[in-house]
Amino acid sequence: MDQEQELHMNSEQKVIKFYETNKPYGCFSNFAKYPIEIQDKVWPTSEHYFQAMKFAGTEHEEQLRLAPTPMEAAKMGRDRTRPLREDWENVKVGIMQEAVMSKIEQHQTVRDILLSTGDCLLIEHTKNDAFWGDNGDGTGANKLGLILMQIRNDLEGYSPVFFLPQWIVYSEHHPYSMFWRMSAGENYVMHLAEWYYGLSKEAKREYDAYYIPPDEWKLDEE
Ligand SMILES: Nc1nc(O)c(N)c(N[C@@H]2O[C@H](COP(=O)(O)O)[C@@H](O)[C@H]2O)n1
Repeated sequence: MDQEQELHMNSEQKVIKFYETNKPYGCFSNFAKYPIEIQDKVWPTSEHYFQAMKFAGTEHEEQLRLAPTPMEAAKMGRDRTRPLREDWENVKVGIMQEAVMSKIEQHQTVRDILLSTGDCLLIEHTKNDAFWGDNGDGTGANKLGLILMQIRNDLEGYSPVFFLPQWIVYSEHHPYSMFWRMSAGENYVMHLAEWYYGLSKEAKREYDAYYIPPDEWKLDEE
């Protein structure tokens, strides 16, 4: 495989999909429990803030801020018996940017994890959302992923470097192959290790949980 083919393959596979908060990279979901402070108030999650802004300046705003869970805030925000502000369609992307930016600025852990994704495409992967997410099949607009990548690429310390695990990039080579002790294999693993050890503890944890090695790469536990 020449270098150009390899780069092309890597860029096709450098995708991180997130959705559930208890799964790898779940901190990128607005439902993840990272409180944010905006307008001198603490919002339990970025979802609480986003949903409450549908009713900014009314009694509903505070009711949503106090919702017991982000899911409950989302339900309340989508309840059309409440008076949705008239300009919502025009302002919603800006409000989402503000909410996500606040989470990234106020939580070093999330910032480190975001920075660790290098130039990966970030996708909110769900069939439940064709605007903020990918609609489950890639037809959605993935606006949340786009906002995250835009913020990431402007962050201080951003670098596009990201290494996929060696078993993905060189899947044709058996783990015990001589390939890993010479030339491209050795070189790749050396650079991957150098990059990986520079990541924060939390970023390593997300990477390890997302990229589970195939069985033949696991060490026997005897
Ligand atoms: N967990 C979850 N369930 C859904 O049904 C969803 N649509 C999403 N996506 C998130 O929902 C928020 C926006 O919702 P609305 O614009 O009020 O429909 C936003 O945080 C999406 O990332 N998540």
